[in-house]
Amino acid sequence: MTTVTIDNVSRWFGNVVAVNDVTMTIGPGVTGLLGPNGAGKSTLINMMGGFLAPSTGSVTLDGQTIWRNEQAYRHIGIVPERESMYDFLTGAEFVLANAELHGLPDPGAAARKALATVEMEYAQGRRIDTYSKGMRQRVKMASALVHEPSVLLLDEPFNGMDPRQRLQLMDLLRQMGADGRTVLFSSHILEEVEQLAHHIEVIVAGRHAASGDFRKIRRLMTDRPHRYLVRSSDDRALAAALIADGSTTGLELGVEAGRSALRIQAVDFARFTELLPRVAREHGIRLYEVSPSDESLESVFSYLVAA
Ligand SMILES: Nc1ncnc2c1ncn2[C@@H]1O[C@H](COP(=O)(O)OP(=O)(O)OP(=O)(O)O)[C@@H](O)[C@H]1O
Repeated sequence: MTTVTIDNVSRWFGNVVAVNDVTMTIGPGVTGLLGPNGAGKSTLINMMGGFLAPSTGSVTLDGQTIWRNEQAYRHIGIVPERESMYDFLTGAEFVLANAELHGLPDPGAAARKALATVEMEYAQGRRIDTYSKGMRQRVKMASALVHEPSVLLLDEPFNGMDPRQRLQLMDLLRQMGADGRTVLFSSHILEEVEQLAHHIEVIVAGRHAASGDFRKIRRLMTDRPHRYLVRSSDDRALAAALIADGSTTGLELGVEAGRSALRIQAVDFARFTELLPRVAREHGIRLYEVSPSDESLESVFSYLVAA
């Protein structure tokens, strides 16, 4: 069982709509769920993992409803974002407890295998409250893997990891994807998703914004209009020279923080970044400042939603 289908799903908490009419299908391989903080990623993952019921719509695994369906739970492993664990247990005890909860025939062997998979055997006898964040993450991962699920869901798994731990986890997830499992992880960092996911789903403000491979998503993000604030030795002359070129649409001369400035909207990002210094040079204009004025992640994502 490997395909999770989210069909017209919404989930609200009181009057907060966390997920708004989302439809997507997650199949074998590694998928990245990308979106800014508060976008609804955890809510979606929790619905896929059977922790939460959708308010409307359906979340299914190979056609079977996931919510309150033990049969489906046997095939799903979930690594939640939250940090609280049973800190008084050792890593080995924590993973074993989960193996027993699943009713596995040989919980001890399953726990040892899962701890070996995440390379935590060396610290399995220590209490969890002595672990670093990366070690806790790996023990959570072992506990999610103990019943060898075909679907693995991870909520912001790279948070707080050092670069080496990050690479290790990436290798492990890649391997699982290559073995034909369905691996879905959430992140708010495009580069992280790019390195790992063969497929990306973007969610913004509870809504499904885009879907595709990272080249497509990257292109959607860089092809949007970019806004810049420019200060130069002669803003008026610079504006006149730029108007002649089609890669800028909006040009506005004004005063910003008490000094004159030029606001520019560029439609062709690559062309504009090459054009601006060239035009300035050709007209003997000095550039004092070029700063993007809408580079926040939220604005990039909002653009995708509006597109
Ligand atoms: N149990 C809850 N009760 C009330 N509101 C909630 C609850 N869970 C989530 N929300 C709200 O739903 C929205 C989506 O939250 P969610 O945690 O799913 O987003 P996220 O993309 O995972 O963000 P983050 O990366 O910050 O965890 C937010 O506005 C959040 O405050």
